[in-house]
Amino acid sequence: MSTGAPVVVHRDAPLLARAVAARLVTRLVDAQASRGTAHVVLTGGGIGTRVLAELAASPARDAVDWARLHVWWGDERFVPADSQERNEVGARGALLDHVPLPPEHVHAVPAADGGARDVDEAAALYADELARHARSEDHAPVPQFDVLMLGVGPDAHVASLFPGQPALYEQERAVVGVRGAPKPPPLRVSLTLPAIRAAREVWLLAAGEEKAGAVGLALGGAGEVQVPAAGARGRRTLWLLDQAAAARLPRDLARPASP
Ligand SMILES: O=C1O[C@H](COP(=O)(O)O)[C@@H](O)[C@H](O)[C@H]1O
Repeated sequence: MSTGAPVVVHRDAPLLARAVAARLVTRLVDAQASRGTAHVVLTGGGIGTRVLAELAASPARDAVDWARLHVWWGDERFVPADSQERNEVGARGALLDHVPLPPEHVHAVPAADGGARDVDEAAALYADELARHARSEDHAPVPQFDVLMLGVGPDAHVASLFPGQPALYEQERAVVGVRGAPKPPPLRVSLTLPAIRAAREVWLLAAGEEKAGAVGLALGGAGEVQVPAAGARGRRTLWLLDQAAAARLPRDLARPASP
């Protein structure tokens, strides 16, 4: 049984990253044209950071009105603010420090040395910040995310929602503190599945053969507790893969990207 979400396959990771960057420009420009302000949720990880570097290098980046863009994260590692393990640090180096984003539009999750005593307090502060930008007509505790990008781990984790962990059962809160993540560092803050599902578009990004098993299970209809990527969807959901990550999909599921 498949999820029915469209799957687009690019030849390799560099082409995937370039294509996702181009797609992101289009979505942000469209969102700004129709709603004035756009909200994007970034992911950490290899392909997520590569997408941002491609965007920084592309002349198309000038089409985005950076002053009318808000940037959020799907998850963050609870480490000091300048740690290279922080998704924010990776995103700043790849893109955010190179574009004219108003600093107050960059909504980073509080760091371990930045005013939150522990992951639960960091999660609560981030949830407050999200709620401040929510629209009352949406009846959701988060802003209307135009695009929410998620990397997919080899174990099928998305954001910091790892297989079998209690965070996957959360139905009320938009953000949770995570302890004991199987991938270091163990302390993290993550959006929950209900918060992810409030997004207009969720893009699941995966490159490399080590992701093929997770992608095959998620798109094959596995349950979200054992395969968190299977539970990540938005009002529209799109899987964007390279050929290696798509290797275990049935042929009829994967649509090759047009050249
Ligand atoms: O720990 C994390 O891992 C995932 C996936 O990373 P990847 O390097 O295997 O692509 C990432 O999406 C998440 O944001 C991050 O905190």
